[in-house]
Amino acid sequence: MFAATSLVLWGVVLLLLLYRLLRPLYSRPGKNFPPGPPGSVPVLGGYGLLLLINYYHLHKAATALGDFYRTKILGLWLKDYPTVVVNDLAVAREVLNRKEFDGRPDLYLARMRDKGFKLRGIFFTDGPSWKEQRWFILRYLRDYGFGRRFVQHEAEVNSELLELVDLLKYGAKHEHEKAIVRADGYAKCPNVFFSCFANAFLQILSGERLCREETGVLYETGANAMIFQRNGDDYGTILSFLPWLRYVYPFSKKYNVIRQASLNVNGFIETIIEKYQRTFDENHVRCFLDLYFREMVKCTPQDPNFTFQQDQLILGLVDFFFPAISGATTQMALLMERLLHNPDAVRRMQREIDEVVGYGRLPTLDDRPQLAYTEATLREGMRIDTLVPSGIAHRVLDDTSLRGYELPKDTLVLIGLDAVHNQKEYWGDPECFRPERFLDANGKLCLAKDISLPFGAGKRLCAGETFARNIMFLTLAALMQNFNLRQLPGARLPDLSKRATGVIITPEDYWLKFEPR
Ligand code: HEM
Repeated sequence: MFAATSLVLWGVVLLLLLYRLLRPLYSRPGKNFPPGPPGSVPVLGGYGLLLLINYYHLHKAATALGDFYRTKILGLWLKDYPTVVVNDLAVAREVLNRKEFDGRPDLYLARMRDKGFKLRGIFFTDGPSWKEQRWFILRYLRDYGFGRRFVQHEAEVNSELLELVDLLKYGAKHEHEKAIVRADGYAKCPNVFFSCFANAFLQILSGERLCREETGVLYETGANAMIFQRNGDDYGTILSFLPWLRYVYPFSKKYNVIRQASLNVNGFIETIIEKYQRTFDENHVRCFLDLYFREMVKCTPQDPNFTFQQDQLILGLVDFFFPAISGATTQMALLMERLLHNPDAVRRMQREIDEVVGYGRLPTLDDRPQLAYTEATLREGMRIDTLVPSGIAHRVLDDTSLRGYELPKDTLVLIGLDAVHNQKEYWGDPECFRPERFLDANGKLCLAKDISLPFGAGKRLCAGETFARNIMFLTLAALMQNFNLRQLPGARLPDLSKRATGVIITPEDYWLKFEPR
């Protein structure tokens, strides 16, 4: 009798355990959550499913899953997070412009960027601290030329571009440049852009840039930033969902690589900060850094309400420096590959630049309205090679609804920027590289035709959009004015379908000759 009772009891316990294990398979987050796979797949949830569908390109896996469920608003669980992936342009615009979607999730990948594993900076924070830091940094960087026309900064960028042209035309002058431009003239991409783009930002930040002899550290820091970009993924990596895996090989290896690369990038920014902090004088403001130090003096370090603190400054600046050195440069490298496939676009840009600018000087932002085809080419490059394929994850701040679906507070929202840049309904022939799509009948740039969202939109709009667009335009125009693009002898055209997806889309490092015209 006793044995039978305990057997029944064990049976009940087993059933309860099975129920507990399998229940998530069928449960959905909320009554009317967007369509998607049935509940949480054990252990990793929808993240595991996405990995199974397309291990290397999670944004493509999400699009395939959306197609399977015939929805552009896909609902799934990423481990414990209810998650929505938006793959429609109109819905994406709506989400990005509604303030209930302005939060950021607390992902371990984001914490790994900070020495003390805290959420700091702009990218991965929300609430009052995010608002305050974003506002302060943008407001005061602006005074030194960030995000607007500023004669002094444009002159410095012009000198920086002349050095890039010199490096590409006449080769390495300094030892560290030999790893970037080989003796036979081939330049490593995206690395060849690191110094120029980083210096353009440093100039705004500190009023100084590194001279050519000193730029070795910029190439090294750029390479570290690329390690983070390539080893992370657009959903936060498996470490964000099972952080304890950092103790288990081979995840521990990935963890160490990402962590070290992040700390190296932070380390560079710390050296810049320390240099100015040593000689800080409250009564004599030299640059943006001094303005921030002044706020820090007013704060009590222990007071959690004051956010002008050292770790906040480091990560806040990394959030600007990091995309400048690794994001915008990668976009340039993607564009160069794209142009190898489209020599007509190169010829057309060259004709336009020859007519408008000639050869005596580099193109400037004043020339931009007349260089409509060059501008359109850059915009088309950003559409077809969407740098940040899933945007940066947002978080729902309060229970809300979206197009008839109910989304609970803390739902993660990913905007499928790559998917919306390839929606046939909007673009007709999204697979074609066609800069003309942004021009009117008179060949003028028609901004109304550019409905792409490479920088997102709304309150979380990329904080570096204008800076990025300006420096990329100037670099593209300078390169087209001075060079033709040549591949290594015997090399095939790059296979654009083989690009890797990390946090951003990256090409493999490749060698390209900028052959003087
Ligand atoms: C081609 C170059 C770039 C592209 C395509 C790009 C794209 C993006 C995207 C898609 C986001 C996320 C928007 C969202 O959350 O919905 C973002 C955020 C951000 N970007 Fe960029 N970006 C680029 C370059 C830059 C540069 C050069 C900087 C700074 C110098 C920068 C600074 C930032 C910052 C600080 C954020 C976080 C904004 C926030 O969360 O409030 N980006 N960017």
